[in-house]
Amino acid sequence: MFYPKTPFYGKGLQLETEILKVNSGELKKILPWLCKAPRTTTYRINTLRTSVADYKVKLEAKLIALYGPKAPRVYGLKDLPEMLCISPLDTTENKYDDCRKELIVDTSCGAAVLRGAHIYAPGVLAMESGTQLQELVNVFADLPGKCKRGTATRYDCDEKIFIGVGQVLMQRHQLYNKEQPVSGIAVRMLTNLTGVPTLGDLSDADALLQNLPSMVCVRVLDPQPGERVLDMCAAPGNKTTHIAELMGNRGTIIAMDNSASRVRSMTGKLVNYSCIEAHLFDATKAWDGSTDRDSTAPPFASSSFDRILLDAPCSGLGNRPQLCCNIKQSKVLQSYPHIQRNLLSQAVPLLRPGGTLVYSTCTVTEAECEEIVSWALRKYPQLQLVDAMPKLGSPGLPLPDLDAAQCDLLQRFGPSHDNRLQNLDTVGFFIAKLQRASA
Ligand SMILES: C[S@@+](CC[C@H](N)C(=O)[O-])C[C@H]1O[C@@H](n2cnc3c(N)ncnc32)[C@H](O)[C@@H]1O
Repeated sequence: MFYPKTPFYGKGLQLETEILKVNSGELKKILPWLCKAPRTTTYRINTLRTSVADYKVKLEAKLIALYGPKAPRVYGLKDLPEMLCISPLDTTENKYDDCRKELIVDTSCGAAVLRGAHIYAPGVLAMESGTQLQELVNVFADLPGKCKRGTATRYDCDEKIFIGVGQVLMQRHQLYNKEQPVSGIAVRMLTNLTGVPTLGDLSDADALLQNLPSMVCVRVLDPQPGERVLDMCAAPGNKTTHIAELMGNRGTIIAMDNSASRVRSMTGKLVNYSCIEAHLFDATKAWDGSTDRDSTAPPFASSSFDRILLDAPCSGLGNRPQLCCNIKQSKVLQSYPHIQRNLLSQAVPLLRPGGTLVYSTCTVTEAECEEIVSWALRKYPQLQLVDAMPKLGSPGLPLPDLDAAQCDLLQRFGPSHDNRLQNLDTVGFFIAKLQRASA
């Protein structure tokens, strides 16, 4: 059965060439890996509200209720004590059965299904006529994006991929009702191709479904109670709340983002975190150019922060599985380093001497990862790379002006990890930790 070997399949050769510029051997391996879903599920526990041990008991009970004696294992990792991992299920029984009807979903819904989600009504493109409630269906993702919403016949396409088996909870007349847009779960997934348990998203105030490198990133920042921290591109606030939890909700975190809708959705999540102040603000204007203004709202004066997280806007290519990449043009890919450099130029003066800056992206291109770091080191001699601990990713990729010792201080999450990850399968990500020289 068909499975993509590159997220640019068929039409993105120019983009591939763009990505494979310097370390082409390494990056070529990344493309098929990006198309596959990570098989480990990870939750971050809010240790301000509950203990990891208590949450583990609750999670295990849910898994046993679903899978009985075959329930997957829930376990922790020494370096990330607030994280719980759920191992994948055996996939040998997840067989395609030709006797079942087919259901087609779009690629973003398909990607979520491969990571353990159920299917929500808006994601269903095609359901064969006569499909009954409770009936089991073969679920496919439509890679070419050509299946018309509401299709009632079998979708004849060589590039649809089988992603799992689900049980129908909504019928055609409910799904494609023109008068009333539908929401809610349309198909409950029983199994998927990856073996990721089909729990849906259990996130609530006690725990958050979050990728492992995002947690590593905040641990690398190492925020301390009472400090003043800037999260420059904060929405939807998943790393911001982690920072607050590590600070024991003591100190000040300025969470900035320039998207009104994203700041609105972030604000709703912050009610129990008194140390976080959210601001709708363009972080490329975060520094006011002064040295002594005492400001409680952006823009801020030089040296205003002990630590800064720049979790930069990026091409997002590390978000696995990339069944079909949304970026279609080189100029879109090339636009990210420009904004990333702009944001870094604001972060450097805002950092106090001796302060820590973490730069991260959820992508894999050198241009947005190692090249940004090497640019920052050239432009700001007051910055130096320091070891990004805990170390669970691989070293960065070498560049002409980034030597092996410097690459070792970076963390890159990709397919060729050197067992630091202890076989945990996760998304693509990049982390650099920089320190400003003491005055
Ligand atoms: C990678 S996401 C941040 C994810 C967030 N740190 C988290 O873990 O939940 C990048 C964010 O940068 C924001 N952004 C893009 N340009 C920005 C700018 N000039 N100023 C502030 N935020 C910006 C986007 O709106 C987006 O929310």
